Amino acid sequence: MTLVVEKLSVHYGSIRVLSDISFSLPLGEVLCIIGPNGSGKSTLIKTIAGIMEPKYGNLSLEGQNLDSISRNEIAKKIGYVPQDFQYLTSSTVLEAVILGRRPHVQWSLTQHDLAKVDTAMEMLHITSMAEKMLTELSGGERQRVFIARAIAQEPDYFLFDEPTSALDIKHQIDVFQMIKRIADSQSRSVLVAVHDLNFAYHYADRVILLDKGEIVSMGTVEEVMTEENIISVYGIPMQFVTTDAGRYVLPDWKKAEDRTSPKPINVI
Ligand SMILES: Nc1ncnc2c1ncn2[C@@H]1O[C@H](COP(=O)(O)OP(=O)(O)OP(=O)(O)O)[C@@H](O)[C@H]1O
Repeated sequence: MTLVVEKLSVHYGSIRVLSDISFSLPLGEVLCIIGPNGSGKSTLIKTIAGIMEPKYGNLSLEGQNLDSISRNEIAKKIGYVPQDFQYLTSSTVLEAVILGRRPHVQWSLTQHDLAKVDTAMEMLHITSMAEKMLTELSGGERQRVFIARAIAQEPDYFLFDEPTSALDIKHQIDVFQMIKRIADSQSRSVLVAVHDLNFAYHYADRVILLDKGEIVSMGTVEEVMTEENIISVYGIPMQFVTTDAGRYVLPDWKKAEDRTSPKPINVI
């Protein structure tokens, strides 16, 4: 079972923002998309989620073109968590997570559906917020609700667009551990856009490095996250540091500041 993206090009009006993107995502893999602001990470995820139409190219799931599969069938297979949640409906946390079960429900919710909802809420530590309105939550709490909704949906392929952007460090680690577990133990796949290079470094099976709408490099962490690639795409000197706790990629602050510091102004 594989999700296949072939020669995808996506435009906003006359401006091309993704060019000739091809890759496949087999089950059991965490594939991280990294790249600077505006490189096309969200556009790629939205296009696979069916929110944007590609101008050229093809998307297929298990050999079947996504265009030929009904929205409900796709929702059983692909779960999408967007980057921002400005369009909040007036629902409670529990109602929002229950919505994740919608593709599976024939007549009414079963005990099985409710158990899936409970488990998802426990995984994201939001059970105590069940009756709160979404509008009453902090940004990070809301982000956890939408991740729980995708977990309750039980798709084979998860599309996460910067799922930890509003989370504190504890919840960031919890979410990435959960992402890894989903792929390892449940044979599902996760395509996840991240800004924090260390999360990609520690949790990805493979990485796609995007720049200006094109794949600059794709492969294992070691193949893609080289000093040369990172510096050439982000334009910031980076260093790889090895400690007892692992290997980290960090900006070389001194060199980065020297590079960008304004010329001294002569005060008369
Ligand atoms: N609604 C829109 N209309 C026109 N251009 C857009 C629109 N949304 C995004 N773009 C452009 O498409 C390009 C890719 O944007 P996208 O949001 O996919 O990048 P990203 O890598 O996710 O960025 P970020 O890291 O800032 O979230 C950018 O140049 C952006 O300006």
